[in-house]
Amino acid sequence: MAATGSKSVLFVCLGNICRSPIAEAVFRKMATDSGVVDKWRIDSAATSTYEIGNTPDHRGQACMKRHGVPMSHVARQWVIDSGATSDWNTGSSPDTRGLACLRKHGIETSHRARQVTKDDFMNFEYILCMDENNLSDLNKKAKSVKNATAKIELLGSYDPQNQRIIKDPYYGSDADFENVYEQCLRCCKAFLEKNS
Ligand SMILES: N#Cc1ccccc1-c1cc(NCCCN2CCCCC2)c2ccccc2n1
Repeated sequence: MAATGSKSVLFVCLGNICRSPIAEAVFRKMATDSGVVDKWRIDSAATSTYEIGNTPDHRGQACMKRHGVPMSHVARQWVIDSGATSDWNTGSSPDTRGLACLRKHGIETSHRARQVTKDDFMNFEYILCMDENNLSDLNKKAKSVKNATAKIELLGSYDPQNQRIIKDPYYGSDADFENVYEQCLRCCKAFLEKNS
């Protein structure tokens, strides 16, 4: 049984290697610095199978390191229908470029593919995603989960600067990752304040 007053949030994006691990890391640091991290279950996942088992994008890792935010996550994807869907990376070894980057920064990472069952829609109070595609994918899939109770929202809906969409930086630059970080900072702060 979870402790009283316990809360839970799952951050979601397309591949779970760029935006959602950054949001998860930023929120976890904020909750830790506020002394409430023990009240929270915090996680992130993907709507797609693109990167299952891979470590966060090296540009995101570099961004987190610049800002002193610890980050360790292995990409995983929620599977709505029971049983595993075929996926691109199960059991595969990490991308050599990512591993080289992690080694350069002295970051150790253990690595294996993780998939989530439909429980996410029942076990997380909040599922916060990044853009309209994530939102429509999540809402569509939630319909196939009998007793889905999670509140599915855009993380950007908490932004005091009203930037509702946190754009996919996958084909972008370090500046785009910085922008993702700044947006996550503003939104996670507002989300934590609302839930404190
Ligand atoms: N898709 C798209 C897309 C569209 C616009 C902007 C970014 C992306 C984009 C593309 C990615 N991987 C390359 C394509 C993957 N393959 C697509 C066809 C099926 C087999 C897999 C990403 C990977 C991780 C995180 C975010 C990503 N985002």
